[in-house]
Amino acid sequence: MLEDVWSVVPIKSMWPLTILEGILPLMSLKDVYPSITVGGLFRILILGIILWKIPRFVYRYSHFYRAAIRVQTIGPVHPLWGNLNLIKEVPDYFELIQQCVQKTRTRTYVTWITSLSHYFGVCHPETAKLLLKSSEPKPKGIGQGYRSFIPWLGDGLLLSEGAKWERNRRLLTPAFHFDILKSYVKTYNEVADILINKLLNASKSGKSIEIYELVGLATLDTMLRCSLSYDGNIQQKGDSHPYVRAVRRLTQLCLERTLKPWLFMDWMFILSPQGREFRRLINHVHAFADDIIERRRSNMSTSNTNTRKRLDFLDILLVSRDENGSGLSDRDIRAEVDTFLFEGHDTTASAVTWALYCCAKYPEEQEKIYQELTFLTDNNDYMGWDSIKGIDYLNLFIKETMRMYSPVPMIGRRLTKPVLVDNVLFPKDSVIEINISAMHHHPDVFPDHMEFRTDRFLDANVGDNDPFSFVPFSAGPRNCIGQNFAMNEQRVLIARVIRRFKIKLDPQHETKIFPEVVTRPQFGVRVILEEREPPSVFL
Ligand code: HEM
Repeated sequence: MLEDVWSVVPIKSMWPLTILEGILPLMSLKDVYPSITVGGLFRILILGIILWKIPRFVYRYSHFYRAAIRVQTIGPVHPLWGNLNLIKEVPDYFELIQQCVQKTRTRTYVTWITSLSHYFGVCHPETAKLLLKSSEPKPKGIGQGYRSFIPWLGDGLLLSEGAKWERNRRLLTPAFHFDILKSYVKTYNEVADILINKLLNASKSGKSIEIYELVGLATLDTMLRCSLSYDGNIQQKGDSHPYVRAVRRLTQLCLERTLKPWLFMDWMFILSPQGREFRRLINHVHAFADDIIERRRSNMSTSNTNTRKRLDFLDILLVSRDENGSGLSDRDIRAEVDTFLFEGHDTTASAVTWALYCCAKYPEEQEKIYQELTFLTDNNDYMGWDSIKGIDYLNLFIKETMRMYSPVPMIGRRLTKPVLVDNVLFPKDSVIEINISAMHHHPDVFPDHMEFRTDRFLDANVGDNDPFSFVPFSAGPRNCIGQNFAMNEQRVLIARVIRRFKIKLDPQHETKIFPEVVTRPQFGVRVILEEREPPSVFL
């Protein structure tokens, strides 16, 4: 099983194990040449590696260095630690970048990770679009952000590249066709029914409640129902459901690993307690998906009748064929399902949580949305397709929330060729952060960026804005394939909650938002929910 899980990790990264495998057979040489000790051989080997690696490193470093010194640093650079001594936790990093962008209005930046390594960053539509328009791959090398997800998400859309990505993106696009998305609206409402019941119970005491946890279960429930038609009472069971626990813990472990340099090497990670837990959870989530895929395939081959009324993502993945008539393998399908579950639940949960928080923080906005909802055609709480199309103000509100609190604050690319960015040639193999959050707060792009103003997104005001200035779902060929799905789900969940509750801030328990614009809502977003009287139009 170990081999199965890690087989997608590039073999180059396993070089310490490869060296060890090379040394072991040599040990028998001792019988032939008694004067060669194992220690001696090992020293020769290490020396060889150093002599081979150093010139290559110096050559590459000089290229990167020449570019890096021409770019704005995010803060004072320590001769040894670079900018690392300024960063204790992830929010510090985002805060430093925000401060730097606000102060210097820079469109690019560099972060020194010790004095020997660094990442470039782009934080303005003009510089970001150079990368967003390209199909440059995601950085998956040692210590780079996307690497920890490889054993879980395999070659799914998020991580794959080149011909494989192109083919699979083509095959998956029909799964997000308008007609398919329309059929999910009922599911969003069923999920909202359960969420609202839980919120009713949680709010009975009148005390504030932490909403991310409950919203996160709801969005995971949506993804499981829409991807696999799986309804395992997961909102009721929460973390006591092994699959829910596994997905949430895996997300956490992957993100944590990116901050722990001693776990960057795969073999170190595999041997660590976190790595062992990770492997166990991966085996669990893969077995869960494999089982459902296998049963669905065998059902399809034995009967033509589909008792379910609507297709889920799995149905579509199983029947999709490319121009040569070949479909996706079970392993490919599992990778895509896992990718949807990961990409589709945490992101939407962040977006919905922040939207509910903004309702509490800006009561006049909440009132406008509520008034709009009272004019909807549905005569009960249900949000049908026609209602979704008629909520113009809520749409503006969701956009402004995603600008203020970008659910995915940053994405990355690796350059396969040098690229000229603001007169600096970023060399091949550079790792570039595309800082969505900093772009959404750039003073030259969104003036008065900390003011919550829905009118920014009115057609009349969007006018000549660069289409790459507001990119919560990224943009270009690698944009989010699930954005319409996510927008519809957000509309239903937010509208249903606002129709039922008045949302208020808790004066006793201020939500700690530090730095305000980038903190993930996992750190605790609390609001007070008061049940509303049903308006006369609903009666
Ligand atoms: C508010 C919710 C969401 C936000 C803010 C969001 C944001 C993003 C962003 C920024 C990317 C680009 C990632 C990168 O370049 O590394 C992305 C990619 C992706 N998203 Fe989403 N996403 C959301 C919901 C969803 C949902 C619901 C699904 C699935 C149903 C989904 C599936 C994907 C996939 C498969 C990719 C990779 C696309 C590719 O590279 O071809 N996302 N998303």
